[in-house]
Amino acid sequence: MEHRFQVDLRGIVDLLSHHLYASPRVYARELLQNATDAITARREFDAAAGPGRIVVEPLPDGALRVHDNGIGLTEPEVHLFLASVGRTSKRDDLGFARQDFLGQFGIGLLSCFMVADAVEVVSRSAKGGPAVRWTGHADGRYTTETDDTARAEVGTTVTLRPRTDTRHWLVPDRVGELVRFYAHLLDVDVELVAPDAAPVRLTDERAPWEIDHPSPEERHAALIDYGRQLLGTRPMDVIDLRVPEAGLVGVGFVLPSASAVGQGGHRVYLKRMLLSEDASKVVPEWAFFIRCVVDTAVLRPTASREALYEDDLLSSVRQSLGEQIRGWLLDLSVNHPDRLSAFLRVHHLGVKALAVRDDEMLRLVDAWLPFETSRGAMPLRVFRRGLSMVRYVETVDEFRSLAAIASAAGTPLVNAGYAYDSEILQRLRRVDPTIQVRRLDPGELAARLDPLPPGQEAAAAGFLETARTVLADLGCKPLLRQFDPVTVPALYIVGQQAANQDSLRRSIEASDELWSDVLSAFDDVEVDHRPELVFNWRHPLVRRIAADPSGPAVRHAVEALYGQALLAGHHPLRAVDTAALNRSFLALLDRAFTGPPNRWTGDGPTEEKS
Ligand SMILES: Nc1ncnc2c1ncn2[C@@H]1O[C@H](COP(=O)(O)OP(=O)(O)OP(=O)(O)O)[C@@H](O)[C@H]1O
Repeated sequence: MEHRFQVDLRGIVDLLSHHLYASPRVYARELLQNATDAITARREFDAAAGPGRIVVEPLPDGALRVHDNGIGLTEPEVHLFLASVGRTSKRDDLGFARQDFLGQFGIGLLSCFMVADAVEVVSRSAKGGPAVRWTGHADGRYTTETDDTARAEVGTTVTLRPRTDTRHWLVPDRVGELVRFYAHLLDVDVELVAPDAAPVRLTDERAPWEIDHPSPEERHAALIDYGRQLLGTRPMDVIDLRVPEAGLVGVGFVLPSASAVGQGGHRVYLKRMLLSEDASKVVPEWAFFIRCVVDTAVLRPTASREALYEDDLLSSVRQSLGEQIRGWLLDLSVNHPDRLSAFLRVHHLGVKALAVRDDEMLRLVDAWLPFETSRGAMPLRVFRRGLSMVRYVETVDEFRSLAAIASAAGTPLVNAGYAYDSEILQRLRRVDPTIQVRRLDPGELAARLDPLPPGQEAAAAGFLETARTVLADLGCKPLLRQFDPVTVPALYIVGQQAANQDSLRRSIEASDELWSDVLSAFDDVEVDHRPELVFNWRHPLVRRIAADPSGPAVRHAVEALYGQALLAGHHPLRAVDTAALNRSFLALLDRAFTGPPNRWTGDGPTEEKS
């Protein structure tokens, strides 16, 4: 047997009026929308009808009336459309939403029950018949009566009587504010007629982007000013936006300060009625630095009318707006590189965050964003000219200690020590498949430094031997090379394998017996991966020390150079390192001041001469 669903009307009214919309304020939007649609319908029905007009009239007793001179409703239409939830006069015969109307779902009027227990509609139809009065209640009851004296002219008046807890929504100031908020762009006259106050027109003549100005410069200045009012701060630039297939026009403001990468914050009007001040997904994710203000005739609203419905059309609009914003960036890069630099200075972090995922942003970063390199600050595209391999280091400290040396050794370096840098470098092949990108292994750098000039190795052998003994206690081994800059006497290098071995050994020390046995199996004890202290033969001090390898101060000199190299490379100091540094520092000072002890302080410390 077939049955029909039973609908609890009170439940449905409650659900739609209290849970669909984010705030009771939308009642104003729904009333204005209905009045505007009625005016559109009247123009279609009777081309000779005069201009449309809506009057919003807060009454002294706290009620609110909204009058329009639209098409009105006949008595049968009142039953059909006002009394059936979900029934609308704004769809075509096939049930599709009609382009020329704002409404489409047949539920908007229910929003009035958020601020009123009863809604009264008095209407006279342009199609003829007597005036009719309909009164609906929040519990789902309604009454209808014809009353030809209720209204003389064609059109409709809706009256809301507030509950005690909702009176504040209907006071004149609030009403004026809400009407302007939602409807200031409507191309119908909307007037506020409040008790004891002169009527006020609430709609603007034109949208800011539609206003004619004597020159493009003045238009630009006016739009920037509009952006300042909206954003509360002066936008960096303004871009005209237009997508004819979606009947979309408007502007995009370039934010003047860095913002979190996000997709919201756009102001969207739908057929000139504000849909949302915080619409999302209007532009592609990478265009996070843009805030749009657009009016569209074709995009679909969700039923709450507070967001855009995600469909193919929205996605093609997004793409098209993305093209226009990209065009703006491209124009900056070609014609105004200084403005592009200013833009990147502000938004570099967000641009970099997206370059990790978006090839377009990656291209922009590659071409324009300056990176710190051993050749100076420059975009990667410039840096890699003539190189087949881009080498980078992953920390700022590593860059500071290695850049000059690597560069002198013919290995230019990029500092990828800041947020997103190494990810960007690893993705670089997406924009240039011919390039190799590799993280510099400092161990590999040591291999690229020049050996000593022929014949000098023997002269340095004694020194190397002493250094080997001293450094063995510190878990390090010496190497003698000649490299630039000559001002660096020694370089402490932890190769990738040394770093791996070091962290493995630390884990073994920290783990329990079972694990330490398992981990030990990985420890390649046979191969000596210890960090290296590379002495620079070009440095005069190194050569002077090496000239007398058996001299008493050589051990201290080696420890001191070791400590200095650790400090210069910002390497962490272990307790043994600090001890070596202190020991050598004091011993060398002691040697420098060789006079007799001060007679007032006794004998002083005994000089240790080793
Ligand atoms: N001021 C008015 N003048 C003439 N008809 C009206 C007026 N207000 C409402 N109506 C009629 O009542 C119907 C229902 O209105 P309601 O606001 O609930 O839904 P809608 O406007 O059709 O769609 P939506 O839910 O998208 O707003 C409308 O389709 C229209 O036929």
